[in-house]
Amino acid sequence: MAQHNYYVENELGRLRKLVIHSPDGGIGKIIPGTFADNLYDDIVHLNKMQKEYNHYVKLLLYFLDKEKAHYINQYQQTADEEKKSWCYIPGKDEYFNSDKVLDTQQLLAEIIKDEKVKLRLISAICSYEESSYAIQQVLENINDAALLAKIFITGILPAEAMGTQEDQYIFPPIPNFIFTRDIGIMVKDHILLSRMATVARRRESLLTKFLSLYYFFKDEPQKIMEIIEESDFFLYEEEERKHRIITIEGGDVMMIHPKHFVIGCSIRTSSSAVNEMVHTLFSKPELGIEKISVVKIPKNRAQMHIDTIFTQVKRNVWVLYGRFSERILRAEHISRHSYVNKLSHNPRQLEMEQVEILQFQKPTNEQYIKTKDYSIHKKLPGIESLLRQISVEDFGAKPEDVKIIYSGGNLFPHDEREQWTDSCNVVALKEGVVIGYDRNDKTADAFKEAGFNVLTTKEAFEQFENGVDPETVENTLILLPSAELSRARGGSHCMSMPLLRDKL
Ligand SMILES: NC(=[NH2+])NCCC[C@H](N)C(=O)O
Repeated sequence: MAQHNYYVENELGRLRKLVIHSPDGGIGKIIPGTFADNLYDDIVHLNKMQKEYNHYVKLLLYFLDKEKAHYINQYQQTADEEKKSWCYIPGKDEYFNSDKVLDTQQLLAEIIKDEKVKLRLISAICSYEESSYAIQQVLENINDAALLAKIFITGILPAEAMGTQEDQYIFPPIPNFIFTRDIGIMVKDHILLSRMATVARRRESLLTKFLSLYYFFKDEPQKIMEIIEESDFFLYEEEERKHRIITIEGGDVMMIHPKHFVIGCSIRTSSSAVNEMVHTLFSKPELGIEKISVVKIPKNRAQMHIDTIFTQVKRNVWVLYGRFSERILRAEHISRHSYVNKLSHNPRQLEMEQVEILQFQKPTNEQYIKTKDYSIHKKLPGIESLLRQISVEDFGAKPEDVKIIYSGGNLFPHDEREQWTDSCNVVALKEGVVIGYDRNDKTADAFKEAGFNVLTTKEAFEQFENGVDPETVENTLILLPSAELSRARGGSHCMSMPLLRDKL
């Protein structure tokens, strides 16, 4: 069988290729008055954030492209102090430039070397951002692809490159582009494009569409799946449109098992979108998806996608935010909040009631021809039941071996505090080796209790530099420095869009 360039059918197989995006200058332009518009909750120190992110990049390189990690080490030994970080900056000659760890900025620069694509992308962005014709012309006259790619992302015409007195701001920043998980989802050898819920992220969707069309799937555009509203959508009244709108963000979509797909219905991924995804995925027999679980969560900022509530660590191990779990219903847990829980308006209880899990089984052809719908479904009692079912039924684990590690050890208030800083949002480099944030102490303790080693990136790098082969690392949580990174409200799962993973 031909080797796939891009293929993902689980969340755990050895990670071989992914898309990332290093924090860019746009993040440094957010002011408190625009927090809500930009989906940020704080002012982030950009320089420190980039340093933290570089740990992430280097760790990825050790696992995916070791030679490039060695290149970084060598480069930094000889580089002048102010140039030390240049090997991490896309567009610089010193950039590590890997074909396994791919930055969106580097890929954009690649596709716009084709003049036709460049002009198309400029006019698409300029019309979306309602720029003047003059700005469009300025962009058309820029021949440095790396510079232009950077401008598309940051929205800044840099003074030194443009020969002007000051930087000129031409588009708003897209400071959430570092969360590449959300921009699109590999479904085996297809890609499902996101349709971002908020204005702050729509340019990301546009850029991703171009990357899919002109880079990843330029020879097989039929593998790009796009789900949009019905053609008469705009004829409906506003209220009605709210029900029919299609929004999809990758943090809500998990290709968990070759036959089983999990979709979150959240503040970002609309119920119409979920509905359409179920139809689209079941109607493509080549995808081989037989079961789709829909996890409906409350529409909260704190848990904007399902991957802020749970992610998979091993076939039989998960990390989960306990407040949305079935356990919260257990008497001993509730007794901790005995006073408030007796009140019917207790917000925790309300939230719990909003968690709903429906599971759809692909109907046989005859069933479908008869009913034309996928309503043959069952309801699961809660998230733990779903995770256990996946471990046992899909992956063949023994029920007694399934382990759920809880955010903050499931102890209030650590559970909530650490969920906010993405304790449940880990990405697997391979089965059992996941990346977390160093500030989530109690969650790290819970991993230890579950039998995992816990290492900081610094410790991991020391080991790798002393000859330990990353290939031999097993059952380990590797912690990134995260004081600034976590303020953007996404963890390593959000910061990765896997393109190629091994089958399990
Ligand atoms: N997959 C995720 N959980 N992504 C997190 C995205 C965080 C980002 N600030 C936003 O609100 O959009």
